[in-house]
Amino acid sequence: MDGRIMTKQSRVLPMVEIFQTVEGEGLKAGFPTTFVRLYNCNLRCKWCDTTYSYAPHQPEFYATIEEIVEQVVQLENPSICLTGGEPLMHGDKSAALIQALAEQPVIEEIHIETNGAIDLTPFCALRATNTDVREKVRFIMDVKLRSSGEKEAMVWENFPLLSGQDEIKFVIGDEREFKEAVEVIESYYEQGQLLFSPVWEQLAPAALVEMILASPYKRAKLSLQTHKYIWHPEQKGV
Ligand SMILES: Nc1nc2[nH]cc(C(=O)O)c2c(=O)[nH]1
Ligand code: SF4
Ligand SMILES: [Mg+2]
Repeated sequence: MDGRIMTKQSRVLPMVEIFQTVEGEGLKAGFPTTFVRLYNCNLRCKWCDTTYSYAPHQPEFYATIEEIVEQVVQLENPSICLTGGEPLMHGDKSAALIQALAEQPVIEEIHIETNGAIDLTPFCALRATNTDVREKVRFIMDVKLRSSGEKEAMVWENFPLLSGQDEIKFVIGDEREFKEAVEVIESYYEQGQLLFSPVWEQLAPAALVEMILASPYKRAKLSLQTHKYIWHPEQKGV
């Protein structure tokens, strides 16, 4: 973020959807949450389940930061999931949205689903300087492994920027990929909740549990995409 005053036009974001449901994944699984899904992504993961959030699909609508905040506040959920696509692709606009949401008293916690291929430096700087952002904002950072086809895009320098309140998510397709995750953890991991999530309909959750229990990571968490069990796995807006 630089010091320029943003014009109204520059505060418009391309959007996919805003809806409320229960969080399906991670530490906040099961809690009522408002989802803000921004349009566009800088990656094209092979197993992506939100391909409708980037080209050739178009944004569903455009909204100013004020309009997004108004809709989110009306839903009154204390937890917010900022997702996409890649919600941090919009640089200063992503940061301005995060700050505006964090400054709302009704909002207690904002978790940001980021793909690991965006430099978190400016967003962590905002967390260091703004009290509301520091108290409320948590990153859930993906680590893309080989089967995603996007491992080369990972910004490994993000690891030391993460705090203990953040989450680090590995999507695992098979045992070889779990070993790859272990290598990444041994090379880069400093702090944050480790999450292991099975590729939907590819790896049985029970097999992943065995891998976790056989690993040295006794504080790691199995993270199932519970929304895919509650609703049809392809249903949007849940
Ligand atoms: N219920 C629910 N939980 C989720 N957690 C992460 C999601 C995402 O699409 O990023 C998601 C989602 O789409 N729905
Ligand atoms: S980063 Fe997320 S939204 Fe983007 S292609 Fe990969 S899985 Fe899909
Ligand atoms: Mg999803």
